[in-house]
Amino acid sequence: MMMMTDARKKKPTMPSGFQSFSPRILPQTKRFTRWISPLRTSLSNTSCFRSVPSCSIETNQGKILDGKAIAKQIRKELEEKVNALYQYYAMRPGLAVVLVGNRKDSQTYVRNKGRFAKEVGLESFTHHLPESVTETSLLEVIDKLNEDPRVHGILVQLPLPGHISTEKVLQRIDVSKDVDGFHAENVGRLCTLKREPGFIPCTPQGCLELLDRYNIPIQGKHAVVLGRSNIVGIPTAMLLLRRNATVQICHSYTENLPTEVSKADILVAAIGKPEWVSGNWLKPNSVVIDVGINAVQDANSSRGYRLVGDVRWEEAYPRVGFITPVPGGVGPMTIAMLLKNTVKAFENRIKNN
Ligand SMILES: Nc1nc(=O)c2c([nH]1)NC[C@@H]1CN(c3ccc(C(=O)N[C@@H](CCC(=O)O)C(=O)O)cc3)C=[N+]21
Repeated sequence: MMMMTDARKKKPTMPSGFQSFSPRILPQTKRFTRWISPLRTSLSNTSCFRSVPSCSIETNQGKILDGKAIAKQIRKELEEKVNALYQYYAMRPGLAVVLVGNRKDSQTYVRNKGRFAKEVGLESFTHHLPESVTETSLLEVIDKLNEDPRVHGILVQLPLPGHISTEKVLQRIDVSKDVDGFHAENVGRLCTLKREPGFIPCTPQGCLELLDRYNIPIQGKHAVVLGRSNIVGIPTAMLLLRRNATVQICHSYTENLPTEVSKADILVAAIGKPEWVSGNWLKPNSVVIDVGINAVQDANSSRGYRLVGDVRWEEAYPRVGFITPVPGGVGPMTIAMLLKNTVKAFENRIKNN
């Protein structure tokens, strides 16, 4: 609340769009003091995390890293920023999402992205192309979006159908609109230390943001990343490395996986295999970020399936210091970071004009 009052006071002289958003250290509130104690207890025995993780917004208590609640908070912060930018520039950041084909999961994600974009006051443009679209036509759509001044961020939903070169498509997106951070220039920036990163991929950025919002220390910790995808594993490892963690990437050829996992103070599971990681592999009191969002059949669910992570929740929860749930963990953070990147793209455009 204090932060909000401050921001309002400064508004007449400078739109809050120019101030860095994302206050890391939030003012103490009554709510904060009321429930910090369980966190303090849960981590005081944690040898590898000496400083006390905390978070001052209303989140699930205990050991859960509540991505859903943090993402909501971030959207609120973005909404305030977008409103301030609109007051000043009479323009809104625009996000274009390109969807090819009819994959059910992709359609759901794209719908959510559009819904949340509108919620924070962004312009949202969705281009739904048939599965049979040619690579040339898709590239033409991207060229148009690259030139469209209302569009500040472009996301091409992956995976693309097999007849289209993902690489060609991603490289065609204007680097300044590449809010997914998949263009080679943005990848190169992220992977070169001491170079300012451009756009950081949304899921990895969401994982780090979650750790930061709970004040979980990263420097010097042993971080194990399970999975080496270009979208999650590699960029997450790079982000952790940039924050001075000791980083280890494990993959399908890794020998003695349980032993490797047991070294992790911070484990990021991004292998996309339902409930692959057993609880007894985990270092006691470690922090687990479960990126997996796997649909498994469930006759008791109205959808016919339920979502599970890469980690066996029931076994892991009693053992860990902190863990992200699935759903409600990394997923909502991914979308929040997409919105954040789009606002950043808009601000960059303004600065460079
Ligand atoms: N160019 C591109 N960029 C992406 O960022 C991208 C992509 N392609 N292709 C697919 C993956 C997947 N992804 C998700 C985002 C949010 C949730 C999410 O919010 N999940 C909810 C549950 C949603 C539900 O109930 O179905 C949750 O975890 O709580 C999930 C998955 C982004 N992806």
